[in-house]
Amino acid sequence: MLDIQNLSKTFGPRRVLTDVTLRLVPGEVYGLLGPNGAGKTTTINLLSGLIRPDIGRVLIAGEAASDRTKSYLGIMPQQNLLYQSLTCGENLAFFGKIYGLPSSLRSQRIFTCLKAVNLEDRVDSIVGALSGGMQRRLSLAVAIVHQPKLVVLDEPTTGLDIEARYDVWELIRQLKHQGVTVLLTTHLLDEAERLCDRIGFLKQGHLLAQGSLSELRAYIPAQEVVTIQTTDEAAAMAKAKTYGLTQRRYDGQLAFWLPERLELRELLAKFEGCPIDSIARSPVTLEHIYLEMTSSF
Ligand SMILES: Nc1ncnc2c1ncn2[C@@H]1O[C@H](COP(=O)(O)OP(=O)(O)OP(=O)(O)O)[C@@H](O)[C@H]1O
Repeated sequence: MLDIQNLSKTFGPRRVLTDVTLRLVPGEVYGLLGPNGAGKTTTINLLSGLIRPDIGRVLIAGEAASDRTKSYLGIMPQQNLLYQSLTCGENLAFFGKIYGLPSSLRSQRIFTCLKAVNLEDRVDSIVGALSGGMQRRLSLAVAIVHQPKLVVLDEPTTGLDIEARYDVWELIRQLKHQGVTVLLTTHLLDEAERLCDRIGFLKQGHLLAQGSLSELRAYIPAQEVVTIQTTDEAAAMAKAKTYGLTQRRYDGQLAFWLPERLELRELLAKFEGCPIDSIARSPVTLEHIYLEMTSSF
């Protein structure tokens, strides 16, 4: 559905994307993750035709990006692009028209899309008078009003409260169910973990790795991560070193990778003699994998 081939982009002397290739199949939800400035929005701007690549190309539904392919594509940008002095209904009617939505379907689609983002009672509200979260949801309604085959969501739930976030997640699941392909960027790793079939990690313009969560777990050769609080970290680190455990810090806390699952007593035995205040075990999560990919330990 979306075929991004060898994209490279520079802005002046700064290279922001290098040889990025990714392919999304119909009905797939793909999460593009990476730190601030990694090149996620630039990738989106390239595939929407807002900017042109120096090298590489983008195919949407097998066609080179053109005015025609624009109607296949719905985009929710990071900054809402809404007409503040128009109503919600007028915004949707305007964008629907631009994207070729037949006038016979327009009022039905406006109602369906506003309902999908829980704004059905706001059809006549002026956008400038809506809360930030409501404007974010309207922006999502705009992205889907013309029933695109490919929806690109740039940080769709940033600024939303938890219930609104659940609603957006549910909407993304429905889009997938309808066979719509979704490319999303997010800094919320639990959002990516819950929604995405595959995830790609972008860092300094390079796509470092991509795959399903279970495929990405292979980057951390551990069954569990154990986090330890102790008044003598040096002693815990020394013990862990004797067992060959890989050491990390997550949110400042000392942690080790366990290559195999251990009984609690076996685990405690490894740190015998260390003044342990607490010990917590967790499976390998997307957060661990993300940090491994994007940080330099
Ligand atoms: N029009 C532009 N002119 C010059 N530099 C740009 C332009 N657009 C983006 N950049 C630079 O390209 C790099 C990638 O930016 P981009 O917005 O794609 O990152 P991002 O991964 O989306 O970041 P964030 O998570 O903060 O949204 C940054 O260094 C940014 O300053």
